[in-house]
Amino acid sequence: MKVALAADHGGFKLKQEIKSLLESMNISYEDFGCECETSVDYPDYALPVAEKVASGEFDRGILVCGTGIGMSIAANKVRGIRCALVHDTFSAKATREHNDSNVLAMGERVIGPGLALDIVKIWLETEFLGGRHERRVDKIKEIEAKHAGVK
Ligand SMILES: O=C(CO)[C@H](O)[C@H](O)[C@H](O)COP(=O)(O)O
Repeated sequence: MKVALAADHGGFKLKQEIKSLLESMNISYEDFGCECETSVDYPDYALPVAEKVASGEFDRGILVCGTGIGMSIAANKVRGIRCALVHDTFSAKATREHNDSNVLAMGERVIGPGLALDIVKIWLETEFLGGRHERRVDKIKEIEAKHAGVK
């Protein structure tokens, strides 16, 4: 599995901890920034990760900002992205099983690193269940197709 990872200044520290976790899990990743805690704009970091996952170059994406909200809103604008904003382990498992989410967003200002790393581990290790959930994900894709190119 290849993971694309990014954060803004509000998520920089947690991103560094996630990188250590991925290394300990022998999961390959690429860091798309930011490089320090200097203030930046989260859409600039959500976009490359979302595009890399949507294109298939990376299997999953992980985005961190202060709340995770801005990152998730921006990533979900990219066709093919199902970005889940998650701050609990139940949702981490459920969004993989039910939504086949391909990008995870979290807020460093919302949860501590212990919980955040548990969420990442569960989210990476949980498989999509398919079945009735596939029908629902297909309906999300239909919405995307219907609105593609709409100004
Ligand atoms: O996008 C966000 C909120 O939806 C993130 O939490 C950002 O990290 C946050 O907005 C940054 O805020 P700051 O006051 O510029 O540090």
